Amino acid sequence: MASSVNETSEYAIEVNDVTMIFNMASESLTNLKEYFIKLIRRELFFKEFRALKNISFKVRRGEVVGLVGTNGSGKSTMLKIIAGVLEPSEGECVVRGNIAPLIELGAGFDPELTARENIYLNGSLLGYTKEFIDDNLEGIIEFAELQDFMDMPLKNFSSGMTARIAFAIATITEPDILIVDETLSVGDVFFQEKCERRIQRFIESGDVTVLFVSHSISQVERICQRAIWIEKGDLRMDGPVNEVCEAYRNQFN
Ligand SMILES: Nc1ncnc2c1ncn2[C@@H]1O[C@H](COP(=O)(O)OP(=O)(O)OP(=O)(O)O)[C@@H](O)[C@H]1O
Repeated sequence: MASSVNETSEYAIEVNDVTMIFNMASESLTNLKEYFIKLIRRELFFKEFRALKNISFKVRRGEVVGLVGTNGSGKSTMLKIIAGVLEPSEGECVVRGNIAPLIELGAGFDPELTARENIYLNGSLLGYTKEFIDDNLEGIIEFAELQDFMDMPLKNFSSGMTARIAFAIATITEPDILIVDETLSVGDVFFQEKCERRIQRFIESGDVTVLFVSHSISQVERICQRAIWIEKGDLRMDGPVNEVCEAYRNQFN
């Protein structure tokens, strides 16, 4: 169960014994028709896949934590559970404060609407009022540096342009908890540096808790104080960023 509560506690996030089980079809089906026929004939079997296994950790308010792990190890699944996008199969996740989740590029956007309309749509999903977005629209557009593209449908945007809009909206105010997945990696190096500077500003304020996933270990070391290493669904290591990143690197040597 994922829950969001406002009571004061030194912890912004508590992950308690979380397990995530996905049901995967045991054979590959080529189309939806085949799927339904097998489903009706009761010939469809699923096997359980444990993407996360009994994970527990706590994150203090203002702490900056990096999640590392090889492809498919469960990092995004963990972030989605914390953001309340996925419900864990077992265990619970307690989150204190409002979350700005940057996890799935394009989630919360409608490709048929223009960029400007999407700013209002996505902003309302983040809990902003129309008046607030009116007042901050210029700031969002300016940060994204997409002044000339505001009336173009989002379906014509590149992934990097969409990432620019998504980051600009989510960080126009200081969130309590900022969750950043690999979404930023599609931005060009200049925009990535600009985002990193904004994240650094939040970190320096001391009030924002940041969870950060990146395959760039040097970026994790630069931004985070602590790192959590998840490997094939298991929590392998949790500690000071340099120690965890060194152990993570050493597994390949
Ligand atoms: N909706 C789903 N249904 C079935 N399996 C899923 C689903 N979502 C994720 N998985 C599986 O769970 C495992 C963990 O995926 P996840 O995306 O969390 O990994 P990750 O560590 O973020 O990987 P990467 O570094 O490649 O982004 C993978 O094996 C993936 O195939």
